[in-house]
Amino acid sequence: MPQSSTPKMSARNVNVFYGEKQAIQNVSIDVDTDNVTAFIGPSGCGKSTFLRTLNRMNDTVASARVEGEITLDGENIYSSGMDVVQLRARVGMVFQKPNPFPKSIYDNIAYGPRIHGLASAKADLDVIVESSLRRAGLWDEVKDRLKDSGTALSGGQQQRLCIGRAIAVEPEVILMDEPCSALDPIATAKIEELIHELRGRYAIVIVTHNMQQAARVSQRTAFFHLGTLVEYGSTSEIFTNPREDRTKDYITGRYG
Ligand SMILES: Nc1ncnc2c1ncn2[C@@H]1O[C@H](COP(=O)(O)OP(=O)(O)OP(=O)(O)O)[C@@H](O)[C@H]1O
Repeated sequence: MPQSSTPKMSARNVNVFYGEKQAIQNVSIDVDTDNVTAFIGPSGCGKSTFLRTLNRMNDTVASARVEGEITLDGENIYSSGMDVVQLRARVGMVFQKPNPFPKSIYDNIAYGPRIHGLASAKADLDVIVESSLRRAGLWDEVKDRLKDSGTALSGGQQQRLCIGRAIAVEPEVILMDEPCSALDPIATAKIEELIHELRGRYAIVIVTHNMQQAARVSQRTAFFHLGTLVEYGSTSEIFTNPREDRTKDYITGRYG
């Protein structure tokens, strides 16, 4: 496993069950802010399940049970004292299908900062809305139509709005679950460019089915197979010189 001096999040011996069925087996991994981490692997191998353990999204699935330890800055996120609403602001998530709120572009961004008490005065909110939309690479396209509905934007713009919405509550980690799978190649390229720009400020973890995308956007790649983490290393090594035969077979298209 690549060493990082300051892992933002660490998972140790994580198992996830849906009822009796085990979906993740004994996964340990560190992610940090300097590197984008890609999760790859065949359908059903547990990438999304594991991603969702990192901000306790699995809590919303009644049958799901998580064992092991996951820390954020050394603090166990599954401890009883953890405020899950706060955790999900610190570890934001962007989903496969863009899911803006049926509200204005402005309110999509302002909603989180309002409920988290990050701004009370309108002028402060305006600053957060502009800076979040700028960081999400959307400001120039929407600055004259902030009152329009977020759902009226194109798919790619909606996804950048969702990234801006995550950014607005000052996250430390952004989890992306196949964020480009519903987008055309141009919108995809914009999101990939954005990921490059956000690297270093946030720890970013992206699940992708697209190996070219993993190679383009990430510096670390984790290959999952049948619920296990087979190999985790620098993206260039995983794609050019994988240690495990299962990784080699997957990246050369032999299965998956
Ligand atoms: N809510 C759930 N209830 C029961 N089983 C589930 C649930 N969600 C996922 N699973 C099962 O857990 C396993 C891992 O699924 P998961 O969606 O994490 O895989 P994935 O690698 O992200 O797949 P894909 O690439 O197809 O999205 C699969 O066998 C799946 O059927």
